[in-house]
Amino acid sequence: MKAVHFGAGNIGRGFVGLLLHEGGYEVVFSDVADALVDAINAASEYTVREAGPGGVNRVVTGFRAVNSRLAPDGLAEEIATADVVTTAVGPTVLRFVAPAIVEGLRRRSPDAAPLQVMACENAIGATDQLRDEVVTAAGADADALTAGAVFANTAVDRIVPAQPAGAGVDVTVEPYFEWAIESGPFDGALPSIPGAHFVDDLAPYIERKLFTVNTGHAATAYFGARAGIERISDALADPKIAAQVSAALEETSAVLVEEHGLDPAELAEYRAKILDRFRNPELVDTVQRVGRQPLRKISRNERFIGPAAMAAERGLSSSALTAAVAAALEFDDPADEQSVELQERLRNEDAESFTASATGLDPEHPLFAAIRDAVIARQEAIMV
Ligand SMILES: NC(=O)C1=CN([C@@H]2O[C@H](COP(=O)(O)OP(=O)(O)OC[C@H]3O[C@@H](n4cnc5c(N)ncnc54)[C@H](O)[C@@H]3O)[C@@H](O)[C@H]2O)C=CC1
Ligand SMILES: O=P(O)(O)OC[C@H]1O[C@](O)(CO)[C@@H](O)[C@@H]1O
Repeated sequence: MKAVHFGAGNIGRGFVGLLLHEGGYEVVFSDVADALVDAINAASEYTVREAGPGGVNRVVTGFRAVNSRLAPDGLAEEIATADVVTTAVGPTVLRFVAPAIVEGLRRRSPDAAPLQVMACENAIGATDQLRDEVVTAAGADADALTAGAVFANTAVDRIVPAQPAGAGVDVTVEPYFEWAIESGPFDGALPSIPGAHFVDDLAPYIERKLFTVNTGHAATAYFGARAGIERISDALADPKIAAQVSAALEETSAVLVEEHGLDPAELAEYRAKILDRFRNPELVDTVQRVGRQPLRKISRNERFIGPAAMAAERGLSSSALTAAVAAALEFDDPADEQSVELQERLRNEDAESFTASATGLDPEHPLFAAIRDAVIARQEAIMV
């Protein structure tokens, strides 16, 4: 069995590649970073080190890498003969990997089993998004080519921070992981991924994960950055930040209870476990990494505006989530393109149009005024 995985970065090597290897797949990583591709090809094994309670070292073998920029033909051949294609490149990069999948499908034997495609990104419906990109890239051949593939949405959860210099292709991760995959598209022929669980309806899983783990993590990053703190674990050690993050997560839990009928007591346990994961002293993680790409994170269906809008529509509290968005508006990291763009736009756009375009909220939406007021406050602070 063979899997082609796009994005040999932190989650690619430290989670998706590891589980595919443990499931018995030969793993072909595809990446555009020349040095990373070369380093993977120079290694015969790499170690995933689980840092924290119960963590063990896991060794991955039976992999290689293809440079998708320099060797598109070789990549298409790999996809043509693969069983599984996964991605962990970031939601905004999916459109760049779609043409390679199309080319692989074109070369696939008509007798081959359908290619099983799963995008492992922090976004609701990431695989649907990838499928749309494949359809666009396939043009007139879309129906014929997508008939040779199945597309399943997934929710992936494991904290894999930036790796220390000199680590090579080894990866340090937290011990915890969760991978939920919608089962319907596979029609019974499930991929072999030990530890993954297959579910009929992914919506409660991805929303519970994105609106708890990712809301809480990003809120910690933005409140921490505002306080001048560098590490996530240090940010949560600040009682004021811990209270702000908890308040935001209580709001998202209230939405999840209403939306999906989840049990409030189980959600409280889930929240506590997640905050413990963020506190893991053995995992060095920074507010810069976790806060990266703030414009994506304050967009309409993402971890803040998504649940806050649902809360406001139901008459539930959204003030703690709005406070987190206010902190996100202050995220100013010269090394992060979206952070630079965010600060630039806050300087140059009026509050009303910035709020509408950045958050996708309609001015009539019950959340709109609160977010616009946070934007105004940030703009006034910038101008002082
Ligand atoms: N790091 C984490 O803890 C988690 C990350 N995720 C999601 O996984 C995705 C990747 O995140 P990370 O691994 O942290 O980022 P990363 O930056 O470590 O890895 C991304 C990799 O994708 C590669 N890449 C970029 N464009 C490409 C292309 N066109 N073709 C092939 N490869 C390409 C990059 O060179 C890089 O090696 C994101 O969507 C993130 O939200 C999800 C859960 C946890
Ligand atoms: O690109 P994003 O959305 O910041 O994704 C990375 C985030 O996902 C998480 O792994 C949670 O699953 C966090 O560690 C990390 O902050």
